[in-house]
Amino acid sequence: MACSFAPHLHSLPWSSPAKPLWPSLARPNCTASSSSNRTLDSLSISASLSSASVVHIDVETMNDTPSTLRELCKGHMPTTCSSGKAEEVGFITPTHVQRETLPVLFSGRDCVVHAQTGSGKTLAYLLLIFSVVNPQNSSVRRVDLPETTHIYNFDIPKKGHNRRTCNQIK
Ligand SMILES: Nc1ncnc2c1ncn2[C@@H]1O[C@H](COP(=O)(O)OP(=O)(O)OP(=O)(O)O)[C@@H](O)[C@H]1O
Repeated sequence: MACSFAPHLHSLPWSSPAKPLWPSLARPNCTASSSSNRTLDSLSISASLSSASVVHIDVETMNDTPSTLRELCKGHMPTTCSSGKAEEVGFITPTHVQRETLPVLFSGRDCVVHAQTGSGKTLAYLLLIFSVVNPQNSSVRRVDLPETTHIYNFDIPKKGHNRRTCNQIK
């Protein structure tokens, strides 16, 4: 697949906000994009390491990308948020968008994904969120992932309550 950078997607203007809202996630930028008039399989990824330098990642060279979500997430998920939960609800094979973006996200780069509706962007960024939640310290008790909606329900209990994290994916 040829990798072509969407000309209208440039490096994010990191002048705003002045400080990252979530410092632990302050990372160089990455832009993944696909033209909306292409097919689901048509995705290009560009990562900009600073506002001045742009690195293009040719997805054709990513031949060793794991073929299952479980393999893709291996080593990145807390045990309480195992990819087995995702498999239980039928998320076994990653979509093309997930296959291309998750390695970039897990590598620590910010990522803007521009791809067709229904291509699996939401699960990609939710899996990244799950990967950075610390079940030992977090007060997040549960993250619900309704299968087809766009509602992400972070059920945050009062301090001292049950601290299990990401242990339910509905
Ligand atoms: N790996 C997967 N395997 C099976 N089904 C999946 C997978 N990833 C996502 N889905 C399902 O595909 C549908 C579309 O996914 P999702 O909502 O994540 O797409 P999206 O790109 O975020 O769409 P939109 O642009 O409309 O927000 C949902 O019903 C979701 O549950």
